[in-house]
Amino acid sequence: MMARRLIPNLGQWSSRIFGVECDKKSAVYFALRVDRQADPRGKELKQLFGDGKAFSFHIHCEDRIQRSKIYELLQDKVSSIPSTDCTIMDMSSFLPNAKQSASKGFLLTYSSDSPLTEKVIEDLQQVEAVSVCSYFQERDGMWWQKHLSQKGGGSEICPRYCITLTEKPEVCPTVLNIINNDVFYSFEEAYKVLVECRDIIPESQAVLNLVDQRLDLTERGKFPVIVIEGLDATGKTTLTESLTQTVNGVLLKSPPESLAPLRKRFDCEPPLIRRAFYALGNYITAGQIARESSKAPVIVDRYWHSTAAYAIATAVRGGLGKLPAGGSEVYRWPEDLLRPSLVLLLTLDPAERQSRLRGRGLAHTREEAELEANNLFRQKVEEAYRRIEDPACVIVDASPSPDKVLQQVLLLIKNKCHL
Ligand SMILES: Nc1ncnc2c1ncn2[C@@H]1O[C@H](COP(=O)(O)OP(=O)(O)O)[C@@H](O)[C@H]1O
Ligand SMILES: Nc1ccn([C@H]2C[C@H](O)[C@@H](COP(=O)(O)OP(=O)(O)O)O2)c(=O)n1
Repeated sequence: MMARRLIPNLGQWSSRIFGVECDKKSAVYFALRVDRQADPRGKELKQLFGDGKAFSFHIHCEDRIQRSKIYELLQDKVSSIPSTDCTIMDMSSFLPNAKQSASKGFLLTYSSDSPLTEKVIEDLQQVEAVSVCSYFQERDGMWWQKHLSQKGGGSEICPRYCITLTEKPEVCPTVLNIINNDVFYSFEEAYKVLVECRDIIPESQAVLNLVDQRLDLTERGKFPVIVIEGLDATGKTTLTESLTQTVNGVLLKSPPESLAPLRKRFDCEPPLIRRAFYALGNYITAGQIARESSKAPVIVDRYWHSTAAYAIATAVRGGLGKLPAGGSEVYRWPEDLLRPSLVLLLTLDPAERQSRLRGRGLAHTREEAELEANNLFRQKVEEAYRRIEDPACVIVDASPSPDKVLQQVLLLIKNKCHL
């Protein structure tokens, strides 16, 4: 069995790893973003763990549906502590280079007395599937980790382990976390998630029934298939409607109408379940695209680019720099999903988009509301859109008038699809 690692959410992979070999079967590792030769006794670990107390929490649970639910509980618990009382960082536990092994967690540090923080740490030690570890520095400068167990109600201290510098894994853990947790690269992987959560979410069966009836086609017909992507209020609805009329085409969207009544239900689930729902929506739409594109041009309002870009931007905390680098396997198109002829990304100046949002005055999804509050998130979604490959999207300036945008898009379609 390979070693289990616990590290902060890193994004682009340029860090050093510190770790502890607990025993032959398991180990916990930490990574730090440092440029020079790292010294386990040096400042780097001090930076990570701080001057006060440091604890990590991660989930050890085989069932990934349970794991995603427990992660939400863990997240709620740690975020209930005021930010003035402690510092919280993302950490992931994973088996080096093993794709399904990643599990998200947190590192919590605090220096002055905080009864609230201590209460949360104590409570989390009682949660069976949560592993709690604490970290401390000895007089010789070395850092140690100890596991706190829940046995007997109190905190029994397991043997302690020294933290040392270790090799970096081949695959960036953020990427490991995203694959098949946030973004699915085959029908089967997304389907399995909904099968696994039938017991806790009965509506999953309705989705599976609809998906079972889908047309399993990956080849498009002889007419072009144009996907229109972009953030909310960039003008997708306006453009897709006028474009469909102009080219005498068929308008489709993802998720398809058949999933609309179920969408709200899945929007409040953890990413694993929610993203699997949207992934399956793309496969239903793909069947419709295949059928319709044998008869007329097809215009699609959102498709796989949206599913992947929002999922990646949510999964990666922090700034743009934390996104997996361009060319990473997280941006690859699923082999078994019908490819469109052209994907156009409508882009808009943030101020203009705000003004269109206000003008429209419609309710937004939770995520769209987050986009308003979080400029960084908006940038990450757009950047993820731009990094998706094969097909990559063509950027369209959506700021001119609706008619000018339409003319610009018609020209692009004429050049790229010979329509
Ligand atoms: N090119 C444009 N110029 C100015 N306003 C636009 C343009 N395209 C759309 N709008 C307006 O912006 C708002 C959002 O457009 P909409 O097509 O609903 O975007 P989306 O489908 O991407 O959310 C609507 O009120 C729409 O009338
Ligand atoms: N094909 C799709 C379409 C939407 N999504 C997700 C991504 C975001 O969380 C929301 C955005 O959808 P929303 O309905 O707000 O977008 P529009 O109103 O169509 O602009 O849905 C997806 O994952 N895959």
